[in-house]
Amino acid sequence: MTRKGRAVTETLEFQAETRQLMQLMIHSIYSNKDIFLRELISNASDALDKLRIESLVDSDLDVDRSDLHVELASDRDARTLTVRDNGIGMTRDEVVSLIGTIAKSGTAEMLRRLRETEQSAELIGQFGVGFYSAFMVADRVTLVTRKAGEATGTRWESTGEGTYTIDEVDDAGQGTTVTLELKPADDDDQLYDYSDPAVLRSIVKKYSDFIAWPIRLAGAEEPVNSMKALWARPRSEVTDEEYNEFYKHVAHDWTDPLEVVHMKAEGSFEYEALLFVPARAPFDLFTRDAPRGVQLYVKRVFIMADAEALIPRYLRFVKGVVDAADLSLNVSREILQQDRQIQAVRRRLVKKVLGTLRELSPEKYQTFWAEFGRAFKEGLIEDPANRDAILDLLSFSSTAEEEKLTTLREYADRRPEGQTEIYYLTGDSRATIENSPHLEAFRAKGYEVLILTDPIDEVWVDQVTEYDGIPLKSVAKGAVDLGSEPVEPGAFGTLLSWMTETLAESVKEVRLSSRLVTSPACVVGDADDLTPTLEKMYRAMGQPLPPIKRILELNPEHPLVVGLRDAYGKDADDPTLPETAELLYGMALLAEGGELADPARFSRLLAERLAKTL
Ligand SMILES: Nc1ncnc2c1ncn2[C@@H]1O[C@H](COP(=O)(O)OP(=O)(O)OP(=O)(O)O)[C@@H](O)[C@H]1O
Repeated sequence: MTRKGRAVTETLEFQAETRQLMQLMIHSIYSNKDIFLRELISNASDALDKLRIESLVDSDLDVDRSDLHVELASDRDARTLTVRDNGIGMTRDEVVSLIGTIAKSGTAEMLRRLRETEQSAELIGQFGVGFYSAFMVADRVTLVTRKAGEATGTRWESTGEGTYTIDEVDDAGQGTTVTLELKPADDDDQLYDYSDPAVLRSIVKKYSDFIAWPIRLAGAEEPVNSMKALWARPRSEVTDEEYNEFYKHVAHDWTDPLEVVHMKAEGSFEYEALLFVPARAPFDLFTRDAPRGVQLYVKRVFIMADAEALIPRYLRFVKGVVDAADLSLNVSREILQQDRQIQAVRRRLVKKVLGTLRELSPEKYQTFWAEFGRAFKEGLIEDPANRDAILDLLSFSSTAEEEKLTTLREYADRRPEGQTEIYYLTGDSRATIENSPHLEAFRAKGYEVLILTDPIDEVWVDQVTEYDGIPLKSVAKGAVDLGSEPVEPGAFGTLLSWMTETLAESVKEVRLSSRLVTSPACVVGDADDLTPTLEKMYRAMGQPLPPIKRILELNPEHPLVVGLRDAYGKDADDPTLPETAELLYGMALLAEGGELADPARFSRLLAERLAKTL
């Protein structure tokens, strides 16, 4: 802030979450401190990319593009290290919002989980604390920056303990300079001497070799990094370690990827792609604005991050780079979305990723499924063209074995003779589903039922009707045909029509069931009815829906049902009978984990009945 030409230093407080994250950093949950340099260089490289793009878009922007680079300067006596770039820089407000706070959604949730678990290092890795990692090796960090096109710069300084200061600087150069006052080296603590050029050189080689901008040690002409685009090199010449480091750079992740997809397409539209399946889901995988897409390059030049046109939403966890030979450097997101060639690239990439997932070792597949399965299932709705391939990659809990998941193929192959359908039941939890009366006859027959508990399951089962020619069928919907004699109303006819009338406000029909063995009743839907969970979801989203009535099915073998029939036959006007019908319906709802419309009334009726038995 400047008043009458004099710069005033402002002291500001870190946001509470930022403070907590920084404390975690400083008290070093990472054993490997070297990576602070990778983070600072990564930021510098991003800033150079941004400057290049900005100056393409705005040709009047007053910047020097002649020698874009990153410089590392150290002073062994003063024990300082400076990381400088002549990139895009930041305005004062950006410094405050980008460096002083962590604006990412989900921060609070993330910190809660950090506090609750032992694996803070791994969790914090998902979050990426980039710039703050400087405090692992420095007692004080000073950042001087000037936004491209602006005259004055900003100085930010902090010891990482609660507050930072902000100043105005008149003579700031182009870009950003980060100066670290280094902590004393302590080899035992993997805190090396980062003022030693040899140490810096080896860290750059190890973690940042592929960075596309020259990284130079002060005073030297030659860049330390080779600047070779990793994706342009043949697969056989790239080491796993190089892939891993590159992945961490593009994905802002701290863990090694699960799998690498490296491909080159020749022909009318040439491109190279280097994609990664991460080993861990980011904490914001399911937030609405979760970043999605891969980086787009054109002939080795970075064009944009998160090019969503290249990867469908259900594969949003895939990270990496696509480098296309024949696109304009000015290509926009809108143009990409409509470009037929880009659509063809996307189809190819999807096929390649699905193929890679299919080839994963069982251990890796398990990791993939545990981390990304829920997001991946969205593909059943989003990408009907690849539905079969997606179905083949799904895993399900089932009634067959508690611990083990099953694929549809395995399920289909295990089916006993006579079972012509694949059965499933959706619900909130394994426990409610397992105890649901709908399963009884399937159990008795030895038929396995898939247990679907993710909200997305409710949605896709509506659209996917078969797997490999075998119909998929909900055990809670429609009529079931388990090969037994069809149930005829027979002696129950009058009871059923009376109950249908009595419960007309709640159900559309009362009929006999062929799926019950031990329970007296259950509630089922018609084949094309919404399930109660889906109905609740739609209503929560504000969708107007007419009331949805389901069907009450009675077990003609159950003493309660038989007793009710006989009582009705004896005295159809008995005033307690409608209440019995209501109780029966309530019990059926409770048994499937459903909600009663009027729980207080239900429990009063039940209490009255119980009192009579004492
Ligand atoms: N050298 C720099 N030049 C310009 N802007 C920078 C620079 N360093 C950091 N920033 C800005 O500050 C933001 C926060 O940086 P930080 O390293 O904390 O996180 P990040 O790079 O966004 O992501 P991650 O935490 O995953 O590394 C960056 O996104 C960028 O906008």
